[in-house]
Amino acid sequence: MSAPSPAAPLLDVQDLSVAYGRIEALTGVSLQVQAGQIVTVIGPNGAGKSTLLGALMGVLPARAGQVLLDGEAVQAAPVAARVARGLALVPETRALFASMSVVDNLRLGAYRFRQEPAARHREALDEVYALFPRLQERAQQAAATLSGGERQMLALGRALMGRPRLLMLDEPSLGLAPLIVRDIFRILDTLRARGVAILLVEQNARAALRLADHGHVLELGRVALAGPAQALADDPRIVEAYLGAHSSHQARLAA
Ligand SMILES: Nc1ncnc2c1ncn2[C@@H]1O[C@H](COP(=O)(O)OP(=O)(O)OP(=O)(O)O)[C@@H](O)[C@H]1O
Repeated sequence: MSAPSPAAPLLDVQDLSVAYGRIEALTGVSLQVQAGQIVTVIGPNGAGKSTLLGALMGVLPARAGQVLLDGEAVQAAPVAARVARGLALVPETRALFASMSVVDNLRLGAYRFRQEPAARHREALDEVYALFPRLQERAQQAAATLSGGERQMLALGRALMGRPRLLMLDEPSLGLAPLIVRDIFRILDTLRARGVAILLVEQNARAALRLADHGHVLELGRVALAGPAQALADDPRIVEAYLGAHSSHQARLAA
């Protein structure tokens, strides 16, 4: 992994606005991710978190603003060009090929390296299996037969087969038991230590802020608060709205 450039962050989002027809889902969103950092975006349902990731990946057009990768504007670039520059997205739906085996789903993640020798593919697969031994045990099983936690591992493993520099995750904890969430977040920590930058969209604010270096609170398509993750976790407004046992969003989530 190359050293972080002091001049340009890996990802620099400047005043990004995205709309669905006349509905503006994101308004003037700015954030940065440096190499080797975990940055989280938390916020309630409908705040625009998935829209943000879709726009960064290039599946949704930006209405205004800039997306810079290593200082270079990519907001008009197609998805494939962003993938080639090291972006990967694990969508909320996981988007697995249900009838295909675990190992074939993983191989698809390395599609952009299809010209590389088989030995390199084996190496990449072994790296994923070392992180997720469960996937190796179930290599020949159809993805449809996996548990929710295993599906999330497979979605993450498939993204890693593309050797991303910036991994974007849309609510990886969704629907998973706390122990599985802990395992997944521990792996994100390991990936950061290996130099992979992560943009983590989460409704599980507590777990996300514990893991991340920086955080952004998205509300109604705007960044309402941003700062070091620890400072946000200690901010009474965040505690009240997102972290307290009886916080308004927690209460809404539990309803
Ligand atoms: N395809 C679409 N067409 C019209 N409006 C949309 C579309 N997708 C999302 N929206 C609207 O854009 C806003 C942001 O949605 P988005 O899915 O990005 O929020 P989110 O923070 O990811 O929510 P959640 O946590 O529920 O996934 C919402 O008001 C939503 O209704």
